[in-house]
Amino acid sequence: MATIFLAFLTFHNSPSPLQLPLVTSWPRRPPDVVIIGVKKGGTRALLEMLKLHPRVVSPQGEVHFYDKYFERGTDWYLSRMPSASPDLLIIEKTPSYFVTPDAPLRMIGVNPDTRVVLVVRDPVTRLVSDFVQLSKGEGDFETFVLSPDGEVSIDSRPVWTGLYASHLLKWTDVFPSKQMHVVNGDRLALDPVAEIVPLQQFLELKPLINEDTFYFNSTKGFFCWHSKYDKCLGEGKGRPHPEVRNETLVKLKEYYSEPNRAFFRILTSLDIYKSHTFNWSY
Ligand SMILES: Nc1ncnc2c1ncn2[C@@H]1O[C@H](COP(=O)(O)OS(=O)(=O)O)[C@@H](OP(=O)(O)O)[C@H]1O
Repeated sequence: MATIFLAFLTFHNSPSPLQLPLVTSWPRRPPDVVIIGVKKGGTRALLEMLKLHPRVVSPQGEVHFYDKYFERGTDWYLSRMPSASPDLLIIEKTPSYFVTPDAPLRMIGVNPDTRVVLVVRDPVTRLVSDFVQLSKGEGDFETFVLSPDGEVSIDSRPVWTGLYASHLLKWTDVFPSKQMHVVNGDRLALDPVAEIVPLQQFLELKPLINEDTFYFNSTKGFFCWHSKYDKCLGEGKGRPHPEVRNETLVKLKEYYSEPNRAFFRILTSLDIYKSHTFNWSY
């Protein structure tokens, strides 16, 4: 209580030159919003864009509490959070939460009011992006995604990460749909405002991030933004994708076609995706 009062004083009274500023901090709390994935969906871009809003703060890096470090306990998790006044939104992003079956129940147990944001991308493009990151320029895509008999390798984690419907069901079983929001990662890359405006609405943030925020950087090949300084994401984002053999693409599109339809049916039935349809071929 005393901490809250001190923090209140600090926040509302700007110190006169003769007063020493009160050095205090807000009690740590779990994030208000978690970007749960999907890996390579555009999670970093989404978080960095949201952080342009004056009401958004985030912890350093990816915290990995609900997948890797859950046994470290809630106090450890809270210690990773920034000290933030209650009017700020703390947003954490760890893309592997989406595919961690225990994550939804763990998360709702820590903060039942968590708002969950999922950014998805065409699963075939996502898979190529995952390959580019994991292979570090070595090996070929076909060996990465196909088994020796030439079929799509269902045991491969990067392949099953793209089975969005089965992962999403674990979340919709636990979280009320009014606490969930889905972002189209393909569109986020091409037209960030189209995705950020409805997201700000979902998060009850004033629409301060808008078309004036972004500019297209043709060297980077992506939208960047004006903040204190011009900002683009680093080298790790937007790496060139390799040419994929047409027959492999056909196999992958076929493989994902029914799971994609199932995913879209869930979104429609729960009304958690407000934008127009995904432009994935299925
Ligand atoms: N504005 C902007 N700048 C750079 N990159 C952008 C942007 N918007 C979306 N993207 C896409 O984000 C993809 C990486 O996704 P993630 O950040 O989720 O990757 S990770 O899971 O955290 O490794 C990354 O995938 P790759 O292009 O395959 O690298 C980008 O396509």
